[in-house]
Amino acid sequence: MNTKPIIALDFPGEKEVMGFLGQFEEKLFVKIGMELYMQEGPTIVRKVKEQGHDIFLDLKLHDIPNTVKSAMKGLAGLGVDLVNVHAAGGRMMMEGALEGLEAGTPAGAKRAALIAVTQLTSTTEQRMHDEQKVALSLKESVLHYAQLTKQAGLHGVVCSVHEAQAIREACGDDFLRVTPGIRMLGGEAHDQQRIATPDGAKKDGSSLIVVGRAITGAVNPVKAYQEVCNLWEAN
Ligand SMILES: O=c1ccn([C@@H]2O[C@H](COP(=O)(O)O)[C@@H](O)[C@H]2O)c(=O)[nH]1
Repeated sequence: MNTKPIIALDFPGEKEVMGFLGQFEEKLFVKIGMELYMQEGPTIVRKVKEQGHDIFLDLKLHDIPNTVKSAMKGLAGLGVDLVNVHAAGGRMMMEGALEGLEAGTPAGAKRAALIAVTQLTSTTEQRMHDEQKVALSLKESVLHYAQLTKQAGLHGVVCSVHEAQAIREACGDDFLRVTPGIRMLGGEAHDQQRIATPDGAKKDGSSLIVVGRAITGAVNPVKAYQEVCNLWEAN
């Protein structure tokens, strides 16, 4: 898998996305999430793919197993590289997602890697206790979801950098640890709670980093991306 930093294309529509991508000369690894997909649908995925960029389709599916299986079967035809579900949907749901992905991938095409979200990087241990009524520590909860995800046969998880090393030790190096919540040193955290720098992420066991506002909100996004790459690749 491409290990370039994944840029979160959290934009309201195609015009903004194409304006952003047009500033770059190289092929990127980008993330299309809910904000963009809800506006532009599969068309934007195909258009970004046509430009030669790798794509993480971050729709975080979470529903009954049959619904997720059918939805994933439809998404499989888009030719993306990475897709996801919520681990909280359970083992049967994740197995259904994998079956749907396998069934929907056209013959001869490469199947996307499937990962599951553990605890969102905007969550704190206190909020998890108060709002989800989970009695475990946050790290234990993330590890539990990672192990459940592995048992379901998926390829890895979305977690924060803070849990990446423990997941690597428990689930193996091949099991992907995809980590959002990446900020440059001293950068604004916004709504993120479990954050780390790109070099910290590499040192602490991330397989892939997801970076949104630190790049998309920069005065010079190409320069900001290069700085993220330099830190990520330095270690
Ligand atoms: O736990 C999660 C899962 C997904 N995300 C997504 O990653 C990006 C992060 O954007 P920033 O601007 O760098 O904060 C965003 O698209 C989220 O939907 C996450 O942050 N945490």
